Order: sequence, then C-alpha cells, then structure tokens
Amino acid sequence: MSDAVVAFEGLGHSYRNGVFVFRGYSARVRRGSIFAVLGSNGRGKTTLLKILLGALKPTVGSVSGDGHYAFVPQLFHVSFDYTALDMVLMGRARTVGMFSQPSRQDEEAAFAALDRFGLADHADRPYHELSGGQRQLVIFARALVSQMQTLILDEPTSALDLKNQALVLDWISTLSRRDGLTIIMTTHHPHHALAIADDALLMIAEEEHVIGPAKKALTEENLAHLYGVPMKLMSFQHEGRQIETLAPVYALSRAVPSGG
Ligand SMILES: Nc1ncnc2c1ncn2[C@@H]1O[C@H](COP(=O)(O)OP(=O)(O)OP(=O)(O)O)[C@@H](O)[C@H]1O
Repeated sequence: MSDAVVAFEGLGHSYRNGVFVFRGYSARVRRGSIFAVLGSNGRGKTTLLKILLGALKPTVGSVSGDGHYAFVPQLFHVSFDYTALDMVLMGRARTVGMFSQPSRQDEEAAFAALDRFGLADHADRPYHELSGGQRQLVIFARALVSQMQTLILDEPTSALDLKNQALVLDWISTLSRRDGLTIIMTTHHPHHALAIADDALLMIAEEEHVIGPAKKALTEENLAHLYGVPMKLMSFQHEGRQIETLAPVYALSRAVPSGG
C-alpha cells in the first residue's frame, strides 16, 4: 500500500442479486490526506464507508487498510441514558480497558473535546436530550479522543448550522494538516470538499466515477453531470487569501401572480 492508508480495487456491492449499487471503483487514500466522497442520494456513499470499515463484505473487488478507524455516523441513537460526557468517554475505550473506570486524564480529555465544540455546559446532560447538531458534535468529540489515526466521517456537516460547519471543517483540516491524521468523509456539499479535501471521489453512476486531486475532480462539468444542476466555480480574494468556491445555479419555476 506504500503511502496509502486505505486502498480499494475494482470494488463493487450488490444488496440484491445482480443489481449493483456501484462496481469497478478503485482509489487510494494517502496517509495524512483528506479524501472526500460525493454522490447523489442512494448512490452508495454509506455502503462504500461500511465496506471500508469492514462492516460489509464487498460483492466484488478488494480493500486493504489497517482497520483502525474512528467512525462518525450520520445519525447515532443510543438506548441508554448516557450523558454527553459518557458518550465522549466511550471513545477512550482503547485506553480505559474493558472493566476499568476512566482515569482523571480520560475525563479531562473528554471534557476538553466537548469544550472544543462549545459543549462544555452540556457535559452532564442526557445525550438523547441534545439537538441533532449537538449530538453530531458530541460524536465528533468522541472520535477526537479516540486517538485513532484515521477518521471516517459520514456527512459530518449535515446537521450543523453555518458556524458549526465552519468549526468542523476547520477541525478536520487541522487534524490532517497539523496532526497528520487521515480523513475519509462523505459530503453533499461540493464547496466543503473543495475547501478542505486533497482528493475527491465522485460516484456518478454504477460504474462511472471520477477520482483525483479535489481541484481537478470538482469541476463545473463533473458536478453538473453528477447532480444534474449547473454549478459555478468562483474565485476571489478575501482578507488576502485566494478563495475558490462552488455554488449551484437553481432553475426556479416562477409562479405568475394572479392578475399580474
Ligand atoms: N441494507 C440494505 N439492504 C438493501 N439495500 C440497501 C441497504 N442499504 C442501502 N441499500 C440501498 O443501496 C443504495 C445505496 O445506499 P447508501 O445508503 O449507500 O447511499 P448514499 O449514497 O449513502 O445515500 P444518501 O446520500 O441518501 O445518504 C440505495 O439504493 C439503498 O436503498
């Protein structure tokens, strides 16, 4: 695998005999990089993540990787009355051990992770009472304390407001650039991928996919082809930085006001 942390070759999955969600997909995720996966609803992004996590066996193709990943799912339900802090402490399972109590150091790390996401005041609240976005942030905090070198994030910004989207994007970027972690994330936001990803996989159709450096893969043409919505790439200066971003162009049906 050389510099690749995760690699797959000729990968495909079929839940029902003969009907493939996708097949023939190949890619390599480089150590320390951010790898974004884009595709329309039902294209197979979560299926791909489940295969990489080893939770699902691919129907065809092969996957390699060390299997030591922290996973942040889209929705996370728990049946027990855990507090937000308990949820984060579960991320320390590797250091706490099966039947021991978390150490003071574990608790401090968990509390600091909650604080990083602005949730220190919610540490003792029941997890299931938190809002969807707050729960998503708690699960990020849990991934943060796990000390895994690879994070797999399923739509990490889906439940978040703009401020918390920016916080999480910055967090992902810092973990990769400063701490050398490898991040694999799915997203429905091409501009998020363009802002932070090194490489992108565009799952376009059953066999059709684009893989490459984010700036080369996330073109107006490829994205319009993927989503069926025109996309505009914009480049401008902001506070001395050159910004490149993407915006969809919506075709709105205009209702004609009556009598007008
Ligand atoms: N356990 C399952 N059994 C049968 N079909 C499934 C199962 N899980 C997913 N599918 C089907 O596989 C396809 C891909 O689903 P998947 O959840 O991987 O897509 P996705 O790209 O993550 O979608 P979204 O963007 O809507 O979250 C869908 O057609 C879905 O209905």
